Amino acid sequence: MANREPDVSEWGVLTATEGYGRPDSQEDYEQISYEDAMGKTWGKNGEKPYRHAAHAMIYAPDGKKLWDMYENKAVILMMMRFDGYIGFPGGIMDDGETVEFGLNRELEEEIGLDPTRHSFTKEDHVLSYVTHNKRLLLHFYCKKVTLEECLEIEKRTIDADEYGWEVLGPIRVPMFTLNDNERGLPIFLSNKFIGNAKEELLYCIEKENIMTKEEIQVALENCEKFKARYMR
Ligand SMILES: O=c1[nH]cnc2c1ncn2[C@H]1C[C@H](O)[C@@H](COP(=O)(O)OP(=O)(O)O)O1
Repeated sequence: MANREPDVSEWGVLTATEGYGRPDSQEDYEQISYEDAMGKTWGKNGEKPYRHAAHAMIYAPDGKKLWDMYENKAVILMMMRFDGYIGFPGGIMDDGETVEFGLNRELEEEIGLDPTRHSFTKEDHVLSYVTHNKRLLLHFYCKKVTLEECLEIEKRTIDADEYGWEVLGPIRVPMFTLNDNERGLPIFLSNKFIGNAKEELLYCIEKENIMTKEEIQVALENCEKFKARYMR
């Protein structure tokens, strides 16, 4: 039987939000300042208002050598989402919440982050985007923690409320590349990422001096070569 588009009434509790997770393209995302995102009402009177969503990258410098050969530059935490995409923890703000309050709430629900120990503030803000197609304002945050803290945060994920539900598991980004130039980070980058999560990841890898712009470019080129050969 051919796939058919479900009627809006068939989405149940997802009716209001499922459209945000539909496939899109990078052209849909316009980078804007935090002040622009927060400082005005987006959307015209009478139209569905723009919603704010925030996601966060937690990482620690690593340096561990795999098989005594490949240095893992950092432990970077991402997650497998319920929809099959890879993304960062976070979510849509509830009405009346500030973005940072909502982000901390989402992180507690999704990965069990203890807000008394690791709370995100405006100081951790990195990027904001608007996507007019989805009427979403997206905010991205990044926090560096110690390796010990990072491993503890990762372990807590499986006790979080959303584990096994919206979050199907924590994922570490392989921050090394094997001698074939494709296994490791390049193949990881060929996965499907939600929204602009891949661009956010690469932006922070460079900004936090985990890899240089040139090293990231090489990984992306090797990813494209891999996709051209094996993914049709
Ligand atoms: O990691 C991300 N980076 C950028 N945009 C993202 C990321 N994860 C999700 N999104 C976009 C696309 C989503 O549909 C919306 C809402 O986020 P989501 O985490 O799915 O929201 P809820 O947990 O359902 O509140 O943001």
